[in-house]
Amino acid sequence: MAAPATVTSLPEYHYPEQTQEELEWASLEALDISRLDQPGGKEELAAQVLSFIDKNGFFYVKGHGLTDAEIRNQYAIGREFFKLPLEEKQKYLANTAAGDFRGYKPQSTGELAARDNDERYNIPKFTPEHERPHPEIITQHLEEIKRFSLHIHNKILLPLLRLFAYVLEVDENYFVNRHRYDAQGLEYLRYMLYHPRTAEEDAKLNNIWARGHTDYNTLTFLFHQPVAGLQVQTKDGWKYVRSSPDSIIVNVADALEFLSGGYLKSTVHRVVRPPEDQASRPRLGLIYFARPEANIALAPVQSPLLQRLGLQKGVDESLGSVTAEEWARARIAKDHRFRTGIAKQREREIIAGVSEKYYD
Ligand SMILES: O=C(O)CCC(=O)C(=O)O
Ligand SMILES: [Fe+2]
Repeated sequence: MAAPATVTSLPEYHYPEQTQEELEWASLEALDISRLDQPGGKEELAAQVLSFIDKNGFFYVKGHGLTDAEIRNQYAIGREFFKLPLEEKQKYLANTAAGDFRGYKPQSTGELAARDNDERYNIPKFTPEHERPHPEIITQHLEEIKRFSLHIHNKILLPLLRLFAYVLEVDENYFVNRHRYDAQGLEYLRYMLYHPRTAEEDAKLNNIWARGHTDYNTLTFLFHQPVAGLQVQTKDGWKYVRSSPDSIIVNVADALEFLSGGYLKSTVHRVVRPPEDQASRPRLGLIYFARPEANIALAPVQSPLLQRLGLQKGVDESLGSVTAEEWARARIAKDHRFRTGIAKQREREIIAGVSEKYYD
């Protein structure tokens, strides 16, 4: 029998310094979800959600129960992963051509270098469907990664989904029942590393690292990111999203927009070249993408609130026949065609005549 792998202790991860530059920051609400367990907390948070969620799908979550040490430990694992030789990482390539994002996506190089400057490693949820090999640095820390992922699903995602159902005046488990952890479907934790470009290279690309897009899942959880660059589209133009160590930045993505009948807004965002005092640093990210179960139809909820507001959509006016899995795969495969040069330009339509919202 093989000896059990020894668990390496990782060099401690410290966040890079915040920028000294004055940037135009978005003004975003912070939901303290620890309040949900306290008397009156749910009603208070529901009122707060109602004040912004039909206009802007970006917000902060505080009181989420993850410690700074746990979050930095995930960054430490991600940092070690990206230090591996490229040939080693290539053994775990994601099959993005088939719309499958599990595993490794390298940075584009050569003639296609302008198409992206990031590497990613996506670790799927911990169900038998997604058991797969990982490099040793990941398998050594798999239990910690599992605990971290399950905390996000059970203690952050599900309470938020119950809160949104309460806001829409529907069964509190309406969205939760469509996000059962053990059901078939994909969600994942991502380690992401952007490689800085020179000012000249960036200038040719209008200083854009990731062009304006929506995410295709339910909710995206972006952990503390001091290297400024993430921007959200607002009615007053692009604004930077400020990050702080005690908050997670959350954004509503396509599947939740569809499921909520268009009331919750899948919000356009992008990543630009960081300010000059940070522009030459690698930008390491930690992100969790929650998704509905694979076979959930993206049909709108029947909501008394939406009916009163005259916003209730019928199934015919929506993606009622498209599943969460079909939507995600179609978007990932389309992105693959662009990144790998199969498509010469960005394609607009994704599926069933629906166009991705993207902007520069
Ligand atoms: O790196 C970031 O701050 C945002 C990344 C992002 O928008 C994405 O991966 O969908
Ligand atoms: Fe995104």
